[in-house]
Amino acid sequence: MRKGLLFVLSGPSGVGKGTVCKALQKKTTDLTYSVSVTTRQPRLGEVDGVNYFFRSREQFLDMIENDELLEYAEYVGNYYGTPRDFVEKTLAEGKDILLEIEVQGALMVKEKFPEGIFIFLTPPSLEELKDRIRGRGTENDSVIDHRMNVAVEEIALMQHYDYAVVNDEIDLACQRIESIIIAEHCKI
Ligand SMILES: Nc1nc2c(ncn2[C@@H]2O[C@H](COP(=O)(O)OP(=O)(O)O)[C@@H](O)[C@H]2O)c(=O)[nH]1
Ligand SMILES: Nc1ncnc2c1ncn2[C@@H]1O[C@H](COP(=O)(O)OP(=O)(O)O)[C@@H](O)[C@H]1O
Repeated sequence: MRKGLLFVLSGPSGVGKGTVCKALQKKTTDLTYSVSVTTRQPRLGEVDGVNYFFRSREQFLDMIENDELLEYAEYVGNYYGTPRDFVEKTLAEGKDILLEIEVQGALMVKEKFPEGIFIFLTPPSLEELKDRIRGRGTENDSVIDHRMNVAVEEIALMQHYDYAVVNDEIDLACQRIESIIIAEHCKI
């Protein structure tokens, strides 16, 4: 059986990765989403096992030690990582999987899965990005400033990706990603 395709979606905090993934999930049923492990606190409404697997730092370090993570990164004071087993099983079943992860982790995946398809979601502008993070109301000003500094560094690494998708409007961004998925399936 043909293996599934591995898609990696990255982009700065607040660009709309979560929003675009949710919209995409409603439209395409044949894409599986990886649920990451994190040491950050759950936000209001986030559910363990759905949005993330919320774990302690000790538990996370154990997972690294036991080689349970395909990749991981420390981002603004917390750890985030992708459970390896789920990704490998999904691909072996011939299903496509999408990882929504930050840039350091994405580059780690690229080393292990060079055949992966790497998509970078960009904001229309840095001002719009800051407005979106602020508008979401989930981070205080010092975290927002930290995330903006990280965003500038992340955008500089866009050259390592296969595709850049501007998230100006959610529907348009989704259409662009769907077109990439279709095109990748047509590759010889
Ligand atoms: N490397 C890596 N990054 C992740 C993973 N899961 C989430 N992230 C990224 O971690 C960053 C922070 O995520 P989060 O705290 O949920 O904030 P938000 O994405 O800005 O809403 C985002 O850039 C996510 O894409 C993962 O498993 N590995
Ligand atoms: N295309 C868009 N136009 C306007 N606002 C958007 C767009 N995409 C996302 N947003 C808003 O920006 C904020 C950050 O989006 P989110 O999906 O949480 O970003 P990320 O997961 O990349 O951190 C949310 O309030 C969301 O509603």
